[in-house]
Amino acid sequence: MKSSFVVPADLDAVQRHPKAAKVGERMRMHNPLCYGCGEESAEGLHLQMFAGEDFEVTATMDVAARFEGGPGVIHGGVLSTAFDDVMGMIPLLIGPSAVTVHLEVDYQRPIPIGSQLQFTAKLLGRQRRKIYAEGIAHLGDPDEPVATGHAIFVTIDVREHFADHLANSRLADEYKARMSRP
Ligand SMILES: CCCCCCCCCC(=O)SCCNC(=O)CCNC(=O)[C@H](O)C(C)(C)COP(=O)(O)OP(=O)(O)OC[C@H]1O[C@@H](n2cnc3c(N)ncnc32)[C@H](O)[C@@H]1OP(=O)(O)O
Repeated sequence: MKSSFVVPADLDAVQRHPKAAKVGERMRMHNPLCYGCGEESAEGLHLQMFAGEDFEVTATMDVAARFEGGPGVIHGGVLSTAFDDVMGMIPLLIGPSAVTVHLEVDYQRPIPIGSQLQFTAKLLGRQRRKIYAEGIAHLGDPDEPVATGHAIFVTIDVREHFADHLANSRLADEYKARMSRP
């Protein structure tokens, strides 16, 4: 499906999941091998995510030398990966697992290698399985964003969605065992 980012007017009511991370708590990794937030992803972004008030997530990321695109600045694709993962934490505050179906990034300022990027993402609304999110990235002053992201996530049945792909994971055995538990 090809789509553009438009938040519908007729949104569903949402509640924070009672087991969601508390305000200020580090959000647990959904997969230690995740290229965005996984601690076991050697080349990954190593994003650190924290639950905020209501349906907000904050995150930090050190802009390492391996993320260079143009000379001395971050690669645009790396930044879009970061937005995908940071905004992808929003559904976990509501409850269901969800995957990205649409992602947009507006690049507003160059982001230097060696800087620390900070992200703030928030829920814009939910309609049935679709969860709409917005995020900004900044270098210390949230009123001076260096980039803005928008994304749509669609809720999934995790076991069904990943069933045919578990064997590709370096943690295949662990995931197969986990997914086969009732
Ligand atoms: C698991 C925990 C993850 C934690 C965070 C991770 C952060 C990183 C997230 C990622 O990077 S995920 C990796 C990239 N994404 C994918 O691989 C997803 C690939 N897409 C799919 O597998 C299917 O499109 C999907 C299972 C998500 C949906 O297919 P379905 O057949 O189940 O649903 P359907 O196509 O009927 O769409 C459900 C709703 O979403 C809407 N939709 C689907 N694609 C859309 C799109 N591109 N734009 C807007 N809306 C879209 C669709 O119109 C419909 O809306 P309604 O409820 O109003 O009818």
